[in-house]
Amino acid sequence: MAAADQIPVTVLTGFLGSGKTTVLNHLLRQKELNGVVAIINEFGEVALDHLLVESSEDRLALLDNGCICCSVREDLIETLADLAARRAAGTIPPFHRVLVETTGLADPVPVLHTLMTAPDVVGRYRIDGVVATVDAVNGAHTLAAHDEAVRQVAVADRLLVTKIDLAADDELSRLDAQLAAINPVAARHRVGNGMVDPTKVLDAGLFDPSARSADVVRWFDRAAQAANAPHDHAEHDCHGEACDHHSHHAHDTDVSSYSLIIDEPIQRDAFARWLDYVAALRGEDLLRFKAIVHVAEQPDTPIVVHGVQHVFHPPITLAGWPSADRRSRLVFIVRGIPRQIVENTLCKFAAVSRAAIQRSAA
Ligand SMILES: Nc1nc2c(ncn2[C@@H]2O[C@H](COP(=O)(O)OP(=O)(O)OP(=O)(O)O)[C@@H](O)[C@H]2O)c(=O)[nH]1
Repeated sequence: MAAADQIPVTVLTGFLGSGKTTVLNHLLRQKELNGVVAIINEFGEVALDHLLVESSEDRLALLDNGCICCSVREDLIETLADLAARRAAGTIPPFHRVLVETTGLADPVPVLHTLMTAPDVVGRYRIDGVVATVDAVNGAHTLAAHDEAVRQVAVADRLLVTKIDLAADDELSRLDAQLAAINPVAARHRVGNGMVDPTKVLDAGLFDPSARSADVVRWFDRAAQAANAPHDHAEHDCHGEACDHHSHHAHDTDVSSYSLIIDEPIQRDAFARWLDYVAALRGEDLLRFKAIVHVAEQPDTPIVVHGVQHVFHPPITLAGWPSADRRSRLVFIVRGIPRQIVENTLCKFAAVSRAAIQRSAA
């Protein structure tokens, strides 16, 4: 099959909370993105992002079984194969591009390797390009602390420096230099609130790892070796709790993810007090926090709260509940913060009763 007949796949990557979903939301509203299907991979037991992406359901597919670079690779292959089959059979509206949003902790190399080699994918799809978001506020620190973030930047064709409204000019210049040192070939764009021109991120050309730095070529070689090695389930068990690999693409071993569901309304001020406490005490280790909250004072209009390390973004009030489930759902990706501490502090500062906290996803 000629490249022109293959469906382009754009991979949207970027560290936890760096603005991927915000960019995706903006892109899906642009006319250039009509006829695009988005595949969203979420890390954690309770998926929230797909509730917050404003798009019709037939344009979204969710991979919520773990992290895309590990256990969900098979899911990605199956989803892509299934989409292609349904497209050919005419059972879904025709689509001309797929956008894959990875988790913030994903190593993009095994994902790209899969897209380039999986028999059910090759021939039907081609990688068009890799877009990586980098948070202007947390980016420098994140790159210094997390190998995954460096890999995301290194393989990108386009780098989107996000949250430029929150960063000073000299901070942006320093980050630019840091990004150029890791990946001198990727075009860099500064983006506020996800508002990127689609032409800047789509049709980046065929992805070619050999055109990248020696590091990138080496990572791909390792991904190929790992893919050919006998499958070891123990090394690919990435289901929300500690994603603890000993393989070529080890995540931080002390990073874990958990979710709490709270089945009673929460007072707005008490919740804000709890957020302040957690951010002040453990902001550094709170890699990502997302929540949809049933606020006692406004039961019909939930708030959505995002935290990324020390930075808590202003809560967003939704016009209504995105589904029939009106319980608060809190998702944490943390380094070494036990769930028990979170529960205790919620009871103490946010006045949540212990009986209302449910530990596992419903
Ligand atoms: N001020 C400001 N906030 C932004 C901008 N872009 C994103 N945000 C906020 O940053 C937070 C995280 O953004 P997301 O788009 O959810 O980030 P993400 O990379 O999808 O997060 P994960 O999927 O959890 O890794 C949200 O509160 C966004 O509203 C921006 O340009 N400016």
